[in-house]
This record gives sequence, structure tokens and C-alpha cells, in this order.
Amino acid sequence: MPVSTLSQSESNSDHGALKAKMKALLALYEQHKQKRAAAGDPKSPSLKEENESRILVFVRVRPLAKNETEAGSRCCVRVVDRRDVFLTEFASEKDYLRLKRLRGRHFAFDASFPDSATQQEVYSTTTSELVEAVLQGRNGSVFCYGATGAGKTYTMLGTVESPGVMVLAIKDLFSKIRMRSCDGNHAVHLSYLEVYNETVRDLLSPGRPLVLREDKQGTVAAGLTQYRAYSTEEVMILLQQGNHNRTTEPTRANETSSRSHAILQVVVEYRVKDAGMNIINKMGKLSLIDLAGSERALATDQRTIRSLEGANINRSLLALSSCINALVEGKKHIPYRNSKLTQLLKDSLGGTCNTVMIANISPSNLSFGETQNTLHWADRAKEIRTKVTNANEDILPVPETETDQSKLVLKLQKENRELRMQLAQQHQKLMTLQAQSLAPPTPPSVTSLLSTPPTSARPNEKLRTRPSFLAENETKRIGDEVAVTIRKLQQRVKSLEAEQERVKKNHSLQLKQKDDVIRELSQKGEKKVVTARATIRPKETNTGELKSPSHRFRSPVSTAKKRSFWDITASNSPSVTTLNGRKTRSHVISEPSAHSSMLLQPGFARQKGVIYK
Ligand SMILES: Nc1ncnc2c1ncn2[C@@H]1O[C@H](COP(=O)(O)OP(=O)(O)OP(=O)(O)O)[C@@H](O)[C@H]1O
Repeated sequence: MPVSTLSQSESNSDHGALKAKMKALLALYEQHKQKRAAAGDPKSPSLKEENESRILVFVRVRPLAKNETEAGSRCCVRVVDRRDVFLTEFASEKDYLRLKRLRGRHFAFDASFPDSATQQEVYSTTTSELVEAVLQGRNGSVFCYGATGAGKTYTMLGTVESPGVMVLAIKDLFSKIRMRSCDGNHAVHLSYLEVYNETVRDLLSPGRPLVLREDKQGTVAAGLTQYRAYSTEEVMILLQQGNHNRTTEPTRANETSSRSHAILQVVVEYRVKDAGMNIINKMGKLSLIDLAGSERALATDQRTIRSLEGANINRSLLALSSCINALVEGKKHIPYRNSKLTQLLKDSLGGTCNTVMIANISPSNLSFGETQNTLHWADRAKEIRTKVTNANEDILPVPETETDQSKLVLKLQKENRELRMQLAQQHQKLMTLQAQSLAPPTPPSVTSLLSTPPTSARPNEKLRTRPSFLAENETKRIGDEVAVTIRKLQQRVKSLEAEQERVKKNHSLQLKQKDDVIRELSQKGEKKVVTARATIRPKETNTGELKSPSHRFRSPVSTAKKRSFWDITASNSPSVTTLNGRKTRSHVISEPSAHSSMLLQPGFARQKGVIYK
């Protein structure tokens, strides 16, 4: 039966129009969603789904190099709509039949930058949101990936005339901290390292290779220089010096090719006042990573050292790809340990960190293979999700069971002890420093307290000749630093004690609730039969007697006191079940008397291994 009065053709055309409208609306919605995601909108569902955040992936195309133009290369990359990258595959010049045939593929990213994009534009779109998150107390990472000569170092470090993401980020951090700090006190610590041939080196204080160590903050390079910086200019000098120490070699693809992965870490700390005028300590870490070129062996020379380097670069990048694949596939085991690079990047990829990846590509058709690889890699990286939490948020979950609670209490007590020891050491240091500052000249041990390099090994000559910064205020600065550390440790001890108290309270509350239930049951159950299901572990049955139908337990408590026996009546015969992998005997017990109610008391029940269900 017809339900519509419209003719068939009318309804078809309406349907078509509706479909088109729907399609347009969907496209608009998608565009809007992606714009919000690219802008780091915290409300954007695609960006921050519950506790997860997707790695943001950007692509930057560099201009054609002079040698590429001279070699007659053509541009095979086109940025469409500020998001899409269209990669064209030209047919081989010798393939006359297909000379005019083109094949191509679209890749969509959070944003794509054409060769005309400025450094500031790249920074604002990719990293400024991350810097904001770091200032809010989160950890953030930016890393540049791409083939050799694709523009990674240019994007990260840039030049004196057009500084890159590292410098712009630090500039931004300094200006924002100064504006927000409630008391003018803030600290910016830098460390700069490289991973070269599977060894970790300090770029601010070159010396022996560093050993990686796991600690509470994750994987750290033991003995790495933490340089306290006071201005952007100082950071610029440090970065240039660090980069000077970086391993670079000319390759066929790049005159000054970086042969190592460089990681710059910036830890910021400052204080703000909240709405209730309470002072809050904010601390965040920003990691900026310039990876070595992901070139094929042919792109570099075939000499032994270069081949070894290439193999190691590929090994660590392969390890990075394996980690990315494992993360995307949601595997439980992520092979971070396969290379030093992935060990150091563990935090940035799978941890509680906001991560941005900038894939650099060359527009030349001569680098088509590398560009395609980079785009595929970046496309895959879009799928990685990281957890979102505050770096300085210390939330300890209250465990459900009593054993877990006792374990946590023990753990907290241990941590507390360690912190107290550290606090005592810091006090000791402060006392020594105060004594030393009264007795000029400053002894060398003061410098050793700093983690900055010894004067002879300072990376920067200019910095050495600045007495106002390094010599005069040094003792005061060290004193300040130690005092800040002490304050932090004291806060930590306080919060640990509070946490311990909370866990204890929770524990006793649970016990009290159990006692209340038992009391209520025993009050009701003088004549009325109260039934509780109990599981008796075999261990306990060795120490107590168990008889059917009337089971007799010897209570260790009562043995010590009166050597009396408690009676309970089993309403069923014991059945063997498995509890936590151990065989147990299970009974349903009736409890008609006060004696039995004592059996139900938690203390006795725990000793007997009786578990209520
Ligand atoms: N966006 C850009 N604008 C202008 N010049 C650029 C740009 N990107 C890269 N270049 C230039 O291209 C050359 C190679 O860039 P860069 O050294 O940054 O490559 P890379 O990816 O770090 O290479 P490698 O992995 O070998 O170190 C440099 O001379 C650099 O100045």
C-alpha cells in the first residue's frame, strides 16, 4: 500500500538532495572536528577521549634544494587544504609508453606545511599548545622524523635568523612563566644528549658515555648535566654549543648530516596561586627530539663507519617503529628495551605525555622512496594513543583488599624513610654550603654539588667568562636550589604521611564496618540461625581439628588463654574448591551461639584463614 503521495521521480530526487545535504553536513562536521583537534581543543573528542590523547602528527615539506633543481628533479609533493599531502609518483623517464601517466596518494594529517611555511607558523600550530600543557604540569614531547636532508634540524633548531621549535618553545616558556609566577621564583633546567651508535652522550658536557638507569621518573641518563638557564639568549648559546658537539658528517644527501638522535629536555618549575589563594607548585617537562635521518644505506656513503652508523640509526628507528606498531596494535609488551633511543622515548610514546610528531619531507621526486616511507610511518603514528595525566599529580589509589592496603602502607613507609634520608642529606649539604660561603675562597666541592660541568669541560667559553652569573651568585644559587629541594622533599614527606594516614583510616573503617555487621548478626542470632559461608584453607586445618557434622576448631587465641574449643555446625560437607590457585575446603556454617560469633570476628577469622563470601 502506498504511504506517500509523492511520485516515484519526485521522491527519488528528494532522496538524492537529502543525501547530498547529509554528505555536505558530514564533511563540514569532520572538517570542524579536525580543526578543533589540530588546534588542540581539549573538548575535541578526537583529541582527548577520556583519559587518552592521540599523538598529533604534522608534515612539513622543505623547499627544493639547489642541487636538486640542478639535477633536474621535479616536485612530487603538494599540500592541499593545509591538511592533505598529495604524493605523486611519476613514471620512469625511460618508460616512454607511460611517460604521461601519474599515480598518487592522499595522506591526511593534523596539519601539513608547504615549503613556504615560516618557523613561527610551524611552532604555533605544532608546539605552542604543548608548551601550554607543560606549564599546566603535564609532560610533552615533540619529535622530528624524516630522511636525511629532509629538514629535521632546520625545523627543530633552525638558524640564528630563523630559530626553530626548540628556541621558540623555550622563549615562550620563559615569557609565560614570568607572567604567571606568583612570587617571581621559577626554575628552568636543561639537559641535551645524543644517542650515537647506541651510546648516550652529554652534549652540554661531552665526556664519557652515559649509562641509562630506571628510576621513579622513568629512564634517565645517569650523570647527565642539568643546566639551570635564566634567559632565552643563554639557551640559544647552549643549544648552539650542544649542537656543535653533536656528531655530524657530510653524506651524499646532506652536507651536515646529523648522525645521532638528539634529545633536549626542559624541566620547568614555578609557583602560582589558585582561586583560594593557595600556592601551588607547577612542574612540567618538555622533550624536543631531533632524530637522525631515516635514510637507506644507498643515500649515505658505503664506507665502514657510515655503514655502521647507518645500521645503528636504522636499528634504533626500527626499534621505534616496532614500539609504534605495538602501541597501535594495543599489545601488552612494548619493546622499548630494544634500543637506547626507545628506552629514552618510553615516556613520550606510551607514557603520560602529550606527544607531537613532525614528519619532514623533501619535495623532490629523486627522494620519492624516502618521502613515501616517511608519510607511511607518520600515517601509522597517528594511531598511537597516550595517557593524559598531570606530571606532578600524585594520586595513589586506595586498594580494595586488606593485604593490598598493608602492602601500600609498607611501601609508603619505605618511601617516607627514603625521603627523610634524602632530606637529612640535603640539610647536611645546606649546612656545608653555608659554612663554605663564610670562608672564602669557594672550595671546589661547591661546584661538584652542581650537576653542571666542571669549568674546564664547560661547553661554552662565553659562559665561563660571566662571573656575575656563574661565580658570584653560584653559592647563593646552589643554596637556593638545595633549599627548594628540601622544601619539595618536605612537601612530599607531608603528602606521603597524609596518604599513609588516609590508607590506615580506610583500613580501620573497613574493619569497623565488618565488626558492626558481626555484632548486629550476633545480636540477632541468639536463637535465630545466622548463616555465613566460610572457606577454610588446608593450612589451618592442620593446626585445628575439623570434624563432621560438628566441626571443632582450636583457636590460637583461646589456646593461649583457656585452651577451649569453639563449636560450629557445618550445614554441608566440605567441598574442595580453588581459591587464588590454592586448594581450599569450603563450608556453609551455621552460627547459633556466641562462640560462633567470636569465630566470625575478623581477627580470629584472619588467623584461621576464614573468608566471608
Ligand atoms: N623549511 C626550510 N626552509 C629552508 N631551508 C630548509 C628548510 N628545511 C631544510 N632546509 C635546508 O635543507 C638542508 C637540510 O636540512 P637539515 O639539515 O635540517 O636536514 P635534516 O633532516 O636534519 O638532515 P640529517 O638527518 O641528515 O641531519 C639545510 O641546508 C637546511 O637549511
